[in-house]
Amino acid sequence: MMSSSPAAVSVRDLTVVRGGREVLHGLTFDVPRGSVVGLLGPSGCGKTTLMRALVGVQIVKSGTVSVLGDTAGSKALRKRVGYATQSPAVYDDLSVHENLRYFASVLGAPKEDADRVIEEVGLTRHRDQIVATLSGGQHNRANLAVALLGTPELLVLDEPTVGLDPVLREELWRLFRQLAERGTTLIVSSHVMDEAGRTDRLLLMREGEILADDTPDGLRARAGIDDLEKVFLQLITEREGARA
Ligand SMILES: Nc1ncnc2c1ncn2[C@@H]1O[C@H](COP(=O)(O)OP(=O)(O)OP(=O)(O)O)[C@@H](O)[C@H]1O
Repeated sequence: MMSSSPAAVSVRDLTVVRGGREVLHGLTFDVPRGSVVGLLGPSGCGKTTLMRALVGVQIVKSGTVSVLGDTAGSKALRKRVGYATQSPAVYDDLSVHENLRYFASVLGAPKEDADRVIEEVGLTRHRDQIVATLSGGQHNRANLAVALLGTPELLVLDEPTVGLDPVLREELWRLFRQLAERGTTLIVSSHVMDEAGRTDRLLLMREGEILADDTPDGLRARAGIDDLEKVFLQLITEREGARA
């Protein structure tokens, strides 16, 4: 296989066991470069576990995870992949700017990056505010800003819009789109279906399996339904029918 794979992410037969239980059951999929891919599914279906495998912090039982042409988690990928977890990385007792200056130096990103990412997430007005005094949504965005430092080629974002009002969600999705237009690949998890239509591709997950991997329009066409939430429910019913 060529090392410059056209896919940003290539996962083959990925199986993960956590706490003695298999939680990902042999997943196989590709993520095209420069696309925004939504990872959707109910709580506990394995979204976070899959993201952890993509950034190389999850022990995998079997299968391969290749990211930007390298094995997930390899040292060469450290600066090329940004990851924002659900629990904030930023320090409460530092200002937004101090946090980003600190993380920029840890990650070896240019100093000027701090102000760039603060602007990208719309926190310029709160630049010098102590993180502990930010609102939930602002806190969230400060955390997201850390993942944008160093301009990574792949961004893995675990529920970045949780707790945000519709206006802020709209702004963040616009930012994701801008980043993708510059060639960044984004994998964004969510459990709200109204965000699904904003992606280029969707990975619909349920109980450690991928129910569908398609464009939003492809999914709609296949099901003959416009509402993606209903498409998802239909896929679940079909899957259960096939099992029975
Ligand atoms: N440290 C752990 N030890 C044992 N089991 C775990 C551990 N972390 C997660 N699990 C289990 O793995 C499964 C997948 O969890 P995961 O966090 O990946 O789901 P998720 O889709 O991200 O959920 P949510 O949307 O609620 O964050 C769940 O059944 C969960 O209980």
